[in-house]
Amino acid sequence: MSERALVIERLNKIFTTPNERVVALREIDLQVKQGEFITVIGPSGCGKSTLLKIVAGLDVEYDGKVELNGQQIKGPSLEKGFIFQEPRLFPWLTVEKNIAGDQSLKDPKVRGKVHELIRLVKLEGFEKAYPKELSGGMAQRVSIARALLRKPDILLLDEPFGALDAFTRSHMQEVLLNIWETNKTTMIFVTHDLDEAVFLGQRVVIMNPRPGHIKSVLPIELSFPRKRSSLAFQEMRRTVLNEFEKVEEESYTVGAGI
Ligand SMILES: Nc1ncnc2c1ncn2[C@@H]1O[C@H](COP(=O)(O)OP(=O)(O)OP(=O)(O)O)[C@@H](O)[C@H]1O
Repeated sequence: MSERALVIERLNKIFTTPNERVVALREIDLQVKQGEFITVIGPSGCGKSTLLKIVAGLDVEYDGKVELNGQQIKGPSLEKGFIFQEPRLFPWLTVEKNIAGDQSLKDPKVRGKVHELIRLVKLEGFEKAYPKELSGGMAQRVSIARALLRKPDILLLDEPFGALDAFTRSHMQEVLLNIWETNKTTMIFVTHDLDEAVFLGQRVVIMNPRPGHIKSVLPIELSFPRKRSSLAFQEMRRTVLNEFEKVEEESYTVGAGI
């Protein structure tokens, strides 16, 4: 974990619409090491999705340095996987074909890799199932496997478990940690859920809106596997919550024009 995979320096992003000019991100500085798991939380509108899209290369209209492995990000590429809140699968394709995408399952290498990923995301037996036969959590696991087939250096996840029930969500967190520990893929995970941020992240980035900026970056010095019921976890959660409440108070104050 010594190499810096992602270097963001003085990143600024402004949206200009006919009616207004929104400073979505102001002076963002962040460095993420190879293989690190970063979670990002913050109130609605603080620029979490905008930041993730810029790193993904889905939005290239920005100012500042955003480098992945020493290369300025200028567009999407196979090095960067993106997981949206909803799985976005092709309904007419089976699980294995959704994962394979434009790669042919007739190729034994592709087939082997797809089936390895199906095991990794715990979907054995569902290779030939169609998306409509899957639960929300299963469908999201298919989309994660699809992203992993391209062997991304970094996986960017925008509230991927936001639509799932609490039980499935907690299961998916375990599945994702298992993938991370197996593949050592760098992860940036955006969430609204403080518990999820502390459970998954090695560092939690707390953002503040108007304009969107990084308020603090807190290291989560808890070894894996983590236990929510442990005293250490509860204490860490409280520390992050205290910081987060300051952000919420500030954003309320700014929002209310006080
Ligand atoms: N295409 C756009 N045009 C104009 N303004 C935009 C656009 N996309 C985002 N914004 C504005 O940029 C700011 C940051 O939005 P963003 O979606 O990144 O926030 P977020 O933290 O991901 O919010 P949420 O948690 O609600 O998803 C907001 O003020 C939003 O209104």
